[in-house]
Amino acid sequence: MMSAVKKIAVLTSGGDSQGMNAAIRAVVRTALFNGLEVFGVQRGYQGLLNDDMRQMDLRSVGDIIQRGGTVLQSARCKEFTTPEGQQKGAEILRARGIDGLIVIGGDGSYQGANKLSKLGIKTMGLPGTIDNDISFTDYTIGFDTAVGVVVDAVNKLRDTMSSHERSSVVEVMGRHCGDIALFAGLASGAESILVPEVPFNLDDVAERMRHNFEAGKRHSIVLVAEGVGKGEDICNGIIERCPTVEPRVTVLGHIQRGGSPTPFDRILASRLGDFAVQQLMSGVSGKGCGIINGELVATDIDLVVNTKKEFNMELYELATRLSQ
Ligand SMILES: Nc1ncnc2c1ncn2[C@@H]1O[C@H](COP(=O)(O)OP(=O)(O)O)[C@@H](O)[C@H]1O
Ligand SMILES: O=P(O)(O)OC[C@H]1O[C@](O)(COP(=O)(O)O)[C@@H](O)[C@@H]1O
Ligand SMILES: [Mg+2]
Repeated sequence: MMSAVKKIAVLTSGGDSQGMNAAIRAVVRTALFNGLEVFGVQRGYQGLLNDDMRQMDLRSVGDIIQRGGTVLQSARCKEFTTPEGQQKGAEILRARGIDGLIVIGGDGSYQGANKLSKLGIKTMGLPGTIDNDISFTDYTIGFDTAVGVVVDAVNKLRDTMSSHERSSVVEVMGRHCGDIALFAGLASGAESILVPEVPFNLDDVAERMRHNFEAGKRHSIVLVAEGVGKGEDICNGIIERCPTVEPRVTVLGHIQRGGSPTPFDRILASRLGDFAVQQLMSGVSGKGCGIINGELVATDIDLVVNTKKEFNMELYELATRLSQ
């Protein structure tokens, strides 16, 4: 089969996520196996605007499937959010004869990919962010690993909180999306999960904690997605309402973005990276790639960036029921 693209490039952008390396590896190796030339752009859109890219070979992506971070580095680039910046990026790709670009990143990076696509660059998005905030995919690359980090931390907090009959307020990442808090909360048995998608009342949260201790629980865990505010403020609010539950706050921060990706993330990244290249080769572009019910899908990137990811209320209610 004739490929619709001959020379492609790949970049990682925005907050990094575990599994980006596995995705780069899959893109590079699938491209090479199919006789394409492939370039790695350093530092996301910033590197694109600096024309900072190198040709990749099979060994360029050796020994990285198990590593967190991204060998291509990542960046946030203000210039690229301007029409002039986007035009410049498209021209640099054209000048090099690159006829396809794969962007691995989150919702912001997808916005940039959409702009390039509208400028005529054959672009594909791969969902690489711990936030799980991209629509038309059940999971983003890195989310599973980040949830694992949070669950591991909550396990540890439980030990010490139980000994002292205290409660824990744990702030987790997720810019505007409560998925890390939701999934980690369900998996760790958190008593309250505070997310931007569901309104809550701090009086009820504090009352629930008080009741839990009265009912014989020895600890209480509140998971707070950063999108609802600072864990410290939530903790102070609980102390004002019910000091006897003795809350202590823990902010997990960038720990959540590090570490070796889980097998789930490595497999997801490998499948999606391969899929994106195959799609470009068969003439498809301007899509965001994802996985829905186990099936790989490519959805118009314009639709992806303009659709808010649906929050899973069923899981939220299940977590609430089971943690009583
Ligand atoms: N509306 C936009 N138009 C063009 N580029 C954008 C837009 N929003 C974000 N970007 C680019 O994508 C980069 C990464 O976005 P960001 O939101 O920080 O991370 P993520 O992609 O992980 O969500 C930004 O620094 C910027 O260069
Ligand atoms: O790396 P920074 O600049 O501290 O940003 C932190 C943000 O990055 C994330 O980890 C990923 O978000 P983005 O990919 O949208 O940048 C968020 O969960 C968090 O709010
Ligand atoms: Mg984002």
